[in-house]
Amino acid sequence: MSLTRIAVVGYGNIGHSAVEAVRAAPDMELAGIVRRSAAAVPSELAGVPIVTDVSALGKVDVALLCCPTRSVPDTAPEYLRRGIHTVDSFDIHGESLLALRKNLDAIGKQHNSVAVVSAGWDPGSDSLMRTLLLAMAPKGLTYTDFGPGMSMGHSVCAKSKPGVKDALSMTIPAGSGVHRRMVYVELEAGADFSAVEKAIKSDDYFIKDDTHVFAVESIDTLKDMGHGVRMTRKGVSGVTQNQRFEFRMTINNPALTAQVMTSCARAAAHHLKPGAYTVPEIAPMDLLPGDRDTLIKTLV
Ligand SMILES: NC(=O)C1=CN([C@@H]2O[C@H](COP(=O)(O)OP(=O)(O)OC[C@H]3O[C@@H](n4cnc5c(N)ncnc54)[C@H](OP(=O)(O)O)[C@@H]3O)[C@@H](O)[C@H]2O)C=CC1
Ligand SMILES: N[C@@H](CCCC(=O)C(=O)O)C(=O)O
Repeated sequence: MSLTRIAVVGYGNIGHSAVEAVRAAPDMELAGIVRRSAAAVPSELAGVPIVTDVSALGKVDVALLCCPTRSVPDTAPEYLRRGIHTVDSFDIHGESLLALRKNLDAIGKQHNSVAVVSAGWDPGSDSLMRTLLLAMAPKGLTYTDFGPGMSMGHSVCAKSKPGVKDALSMTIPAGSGVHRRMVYVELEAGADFSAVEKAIKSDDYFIKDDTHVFAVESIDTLKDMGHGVRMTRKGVSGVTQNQRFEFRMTINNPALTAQVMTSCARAAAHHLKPGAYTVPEIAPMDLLPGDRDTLIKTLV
């Protein structure tokens, strides 16, 4: 089978890790990087095509959209309309995610392409865990407790506010799915801290949580992209109560996000019919390379 050709769109934290994950995949090759500007070539990308329009990369099977979550709804259709499958890690849960899936589903079906939506770790692989736990104990409560760790989505959101040069949003678990947000901002010269604080606290990413914003000299001296989750469920299997489940992980956030996206690219390229899917809608073995019989023999 020929190698699946992947374009990485946006070269930030997730984009860096996506290049690494694609290079490590036995069945994929990196077609190139699509950036807002192709002027600067980072040394680790020497020899890799860097373009501002995907058409300059020749045949591309799947685009990994490593841009800010809020750019995904406008970026994905450009690719799907050209027949290029997309994988994103859009992380605004609930109605926004549902609306994105619905819109990309219609565009994908019209243009014979597949969109895998919200395919990071949360939403993404954690969503699959929550789905499995529900199947294992249909009645009960699941709590997803993040961190402590750096949320890329919240950091990108804080960084997008006028007057902010760089930002770090730490997620602190308060238990039972409740989180506190500790947000550190490096301000542009002359920026008004209280306007920045207000803009962050009133954003949908933060509005429901206990959020604290601090001005600091340097984000770089604080930054650690480690994160993690502890997911628990206590519920009922059949009529038997007090079934307890726990899933824990401690991870590098961009590396895991990019790996899940890369694995989902495989499902998009080889297994899914045109339309849009979230991770729990995909058969887990469609995420893996290799012969199906061997996978069944070793994993089932
Ligand atoms: N579902 C999940 O589990 C997770 C989801 N995410 C999502 O991934 C997204 C990206 O995170 P991360 O890589 O840390 O972000 P970065 O800011 O490091 O990188 C984003 C890149 O996108 C490109 N870009 C395109 N449009 C814009 C724009 N308007 N403003 C800024 N950059 C733009 C830039 O690349 P260039 O200059 O090359 O064009 C930029 O470097 C987050 O918004 C987050 O929501 C992250 C982690 C987990
Ligand atoms: N979407 C998150 C990953 C899940 C953790 C999370 O949602 C949080 O820390 O708030 C991120 O962007 O880092």
